[in-house]
Amino acid sequence: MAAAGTALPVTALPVPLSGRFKGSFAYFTIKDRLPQILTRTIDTLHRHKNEFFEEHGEKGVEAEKRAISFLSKLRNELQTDKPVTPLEDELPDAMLWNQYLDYQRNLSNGNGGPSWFQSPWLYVECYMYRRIHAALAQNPPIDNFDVFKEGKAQNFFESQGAIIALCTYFQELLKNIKDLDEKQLQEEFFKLLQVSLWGNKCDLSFSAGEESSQKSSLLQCLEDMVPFILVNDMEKLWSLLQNAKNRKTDKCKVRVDIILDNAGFELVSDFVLADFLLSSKLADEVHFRGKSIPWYVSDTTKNDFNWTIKQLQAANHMWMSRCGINWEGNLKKGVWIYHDHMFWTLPHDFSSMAEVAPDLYADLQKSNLLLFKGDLNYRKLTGDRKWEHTVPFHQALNKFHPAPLCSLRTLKSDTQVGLKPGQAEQIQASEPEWMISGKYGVVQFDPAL
Ligand SMILES: O=P(O)(O)OC[C@@]1(O)O[C@H](CO)[C@@H](O)[C@@H]1O
Ligand SMILES: [Mn+2]
Repeated sequence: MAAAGTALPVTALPVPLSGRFKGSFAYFTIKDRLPQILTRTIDTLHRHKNEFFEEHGEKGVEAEKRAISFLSKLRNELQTDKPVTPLEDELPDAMLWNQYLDYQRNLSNGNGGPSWFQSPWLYVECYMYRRIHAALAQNPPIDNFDVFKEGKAQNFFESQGAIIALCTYFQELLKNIKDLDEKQLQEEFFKLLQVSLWGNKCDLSFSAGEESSQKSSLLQCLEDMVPFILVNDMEKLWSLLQNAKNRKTDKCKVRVDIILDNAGFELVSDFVLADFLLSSKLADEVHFRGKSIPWYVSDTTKNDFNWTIKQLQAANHMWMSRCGINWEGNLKKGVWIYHDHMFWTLPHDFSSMAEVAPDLYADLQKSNLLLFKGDLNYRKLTGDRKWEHTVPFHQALNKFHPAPLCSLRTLKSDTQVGLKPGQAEQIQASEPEWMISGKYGVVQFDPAL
């Protein structure tokens, strides 16, 4: 990995969202939601005290106390708008984080340096999750404990009904997928894309860790929800995949990458979409990109990825378990590949990927289509800035064009580009919360030309 991006054309870009804009969503997130998440994290550690003792004896309890005091200090720094401090751990990404802090310090040009409310929201929010990770990682023997694991598992179990409905629907579909004509295949593709899109409503950092599971089967409501898709490029995705299939030779495989977001129902909906791509022969390989450390409460790590497939396999429901068995098989056959990379949990937006993580950028360039799931990925795609809503998506990507890409995102933070003139104003008039309610979504494509 190379040094943090210092050569960004900052002047041409709108300002980043930030807690310094009082009353903005960023401001309320930093003021209310982030401290709540820290408090819940501390509670979780408290609740596991006995478990730490049983597993590791006194050493486990001492480590828990140290982690809690580190987190309490962090919460205090945040709530009193203290300057952001360099990381003091020796984890592999610490140097990049500290270089990024220097970069932010240079940008603030002596205006007091970056602090929690004065810096870009994206930066300080990512920084909080990195410090939560440090609180555990620096404190063996509890260094592998994922404080968010319980919440992710709970989301999965509470979404059981919706998961069963989706797995059942999908296994029925597989039975006669070979007999479907192109139009019918396209319809099914659109359905499963939409399930994966609306699956993104269920994230846990948005609800500050409170339950956010998928209670009902989404499949029945898809049609009613179409008007809430503000940018709908599903047809473009279909054309791209059709063209790739038609041009395919034996040597060149069609590859789709899914840059994952949340574990729980959303992850299952991504698996179903990925299975459909293979079963319909629209793609030959699916690469999944997860987080290498616990992130934004509900984001998928390698453990969550494997755990979910194991849970499905072991489920007491025929179609759920069939899905789990097939998906494990896909991993074994090497047609599904899981990757993580440190870049996904750095504070950088994606426009600096080519510079900061050239290996990852080069790998993504080999894909036919990149599907970016969720709100945080959208923020990182567009740099989390105060864009005019009519600015083209391509422009907001700010030269991040490794391959054709598409964002599947429900709106949970106040940035949105690529809308038609007047579209934002019209929704704003009746629904001032449209950008943060999770009620609206986009399937927004960029061909990467
Ligand atoms: O990426 P996701 O899971 O869709 O959403 C993450 C999220 O809940 O976290 C931030 C709020 O703290 C917002 O960017 C967004 O609403
Ligand atoms: Mn998430």
